[in-house]
Amino acid sequence: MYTIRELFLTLQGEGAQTGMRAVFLRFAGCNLWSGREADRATATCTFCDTDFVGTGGPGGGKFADAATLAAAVAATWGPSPAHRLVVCTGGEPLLQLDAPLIDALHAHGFRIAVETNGTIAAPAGIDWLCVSPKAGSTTVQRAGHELKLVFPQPALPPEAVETWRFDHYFLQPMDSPHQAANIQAAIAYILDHPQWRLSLQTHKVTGIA
Ligand SMILES: C[S@@+](CC[C@H](N)C(=O)[O-])C[C@H]1O[C@@H](n2cnc3c(N)ncnc32)[C@H](O)[C@@H]1O
Ligand SMILES: Nc1nc2[nH]cc(C(=O)O)c2c(=O)[nH]1
Ligand code: SF4
Ligand SMILES: [Mg+2]
Repeated sequence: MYTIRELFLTLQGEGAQTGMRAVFLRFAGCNLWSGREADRATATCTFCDTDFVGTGGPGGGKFADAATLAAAVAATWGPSPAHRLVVCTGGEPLLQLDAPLIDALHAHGFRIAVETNGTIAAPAGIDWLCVSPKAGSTTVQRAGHELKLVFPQPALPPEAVETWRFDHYFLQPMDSPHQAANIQAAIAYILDHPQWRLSLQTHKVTGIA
């Protein structure tokens, strides 16, 4: 059984795959926050921009098995067989994404991308792994395709993660009332540290989901 908050077609808004057509598979639930506003201040992850509670989003629901969920992902993509991309996110997708679902999505021709907080080791078979570490948590998954550090997190500066084994290193300015200052701080940091690239949340600029 998989518990899905929402399932929708959009463009990947963040990171190295920005702009690509993708089905977003948003799993319900997270291990770093309950998702309730009353708990936000005492959560491990306090800046989350996403509603991942329950199954009430577009395309959400409980899916009995991997084949049923993969068929729903394929139907959301549509009939075109080429360039199929699914982005598994949440909430924390690695609480639920398992080998049967990875195999079922591959069987439908999807390249599987994952957005994870890195506190759970990734299963085999993920085609694009994006790890976004959170201050106050223990990141066990320290290798992957892209590291996407929400910036700034004073207790988790880029220097603390810059030697982890990734192909791409992104700073993503924290969306908050201080967003404009966070963008300028990220730009200033990258001008001094060219290992890093800027990731803007382009879906928020364009107004798509
Ligand atoms: C909602 S999370 C879901 C996946 C996973 N739980 C994680 O944290 O990576 C998706 C992405 O949004 C980022 N994110 C969450 N809140 C943000 C915010 N306020 N500003 C910028 N990025 C944010 C996360 O760091 C992560 O890269
Ligand atoms: N368009 C779009 N791109 C995204 N990239 C990561 C997202 C996420 O919430 O994980 C996200 C999202 O919610 N929408
Ligand atoms: S770990 Fe990810 S989903 Fe969980 S609260 Fe933080 S940003 Fe949101
Ligand atoms: Mg989002």
